[in-house]
Amino acid sequence: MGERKFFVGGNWKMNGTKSEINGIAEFLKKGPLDPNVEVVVGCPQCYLAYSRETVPHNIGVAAQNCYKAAKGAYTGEIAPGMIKDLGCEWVILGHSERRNVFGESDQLISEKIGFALSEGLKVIPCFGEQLAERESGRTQEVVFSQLAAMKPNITDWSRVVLAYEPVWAIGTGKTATPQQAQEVHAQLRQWLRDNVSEEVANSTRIIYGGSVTAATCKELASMPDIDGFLVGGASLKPEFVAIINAKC
Ligand SMILES: O=C[C@H](O)COP(=O)(O)O
Repeated sequence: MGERKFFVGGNWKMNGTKSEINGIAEFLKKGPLDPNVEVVVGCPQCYLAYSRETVPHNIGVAAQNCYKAAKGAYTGEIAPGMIKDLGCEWVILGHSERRNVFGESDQLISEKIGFALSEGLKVIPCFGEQLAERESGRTQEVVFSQLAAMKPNITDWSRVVLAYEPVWAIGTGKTATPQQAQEVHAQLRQWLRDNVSEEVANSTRIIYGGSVTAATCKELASMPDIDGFLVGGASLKPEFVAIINAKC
């Protein structure tokens, strides 16, 4: 259990200009950041190269999406190899906004995860239930089925960080309570134990996303199965440093 390094991702979504990225880089440089935490920022595609040059080198840079082919006639898409070519190592896939605004299916997301891994990227697959699913008691069924759809294409669990993001908590200011998040994280870890292996269950980071702030991060971080966060809005602000340092 002890070997899971705390992981904090910032997902800038469709936000940022060069000037704003300079500001984010400044507060990340100033820190100080807990050296025991792995930090990655997810940038708009057009700023991947600029972000890689600008944010400190001990911080990873992720794309927010990519396609499942190396090149070709896929207007508007980017390939994993292009992300690597810019010096970035990570990609966020299956974010709820990709699923719900852009209609990405479990199957497509699974194929993208498989291709990104095969091209050498590290992947942050996202998943989580909608409010109506939670209210009808279907949370576990939904997240297990989302994980099951990904599993056949996850060929290397050591390069995967799972992001559980209940859709009702994203951008709403309604953070899941530490108990609500812990309950699902423990179920997800048990699913890994039952369907992949004990080793993968013990070593895979499962991070929480959904309205994480400096005010809510410490209690969430104290939960045994919460191994970090995927932070949206607050990752654009200096309070992101406090979230990175949630375990201090
Ligand atoms: O990827 C991040 C999540 O969508 C959370 O966003 P949020 O922190 O703005 O709620």
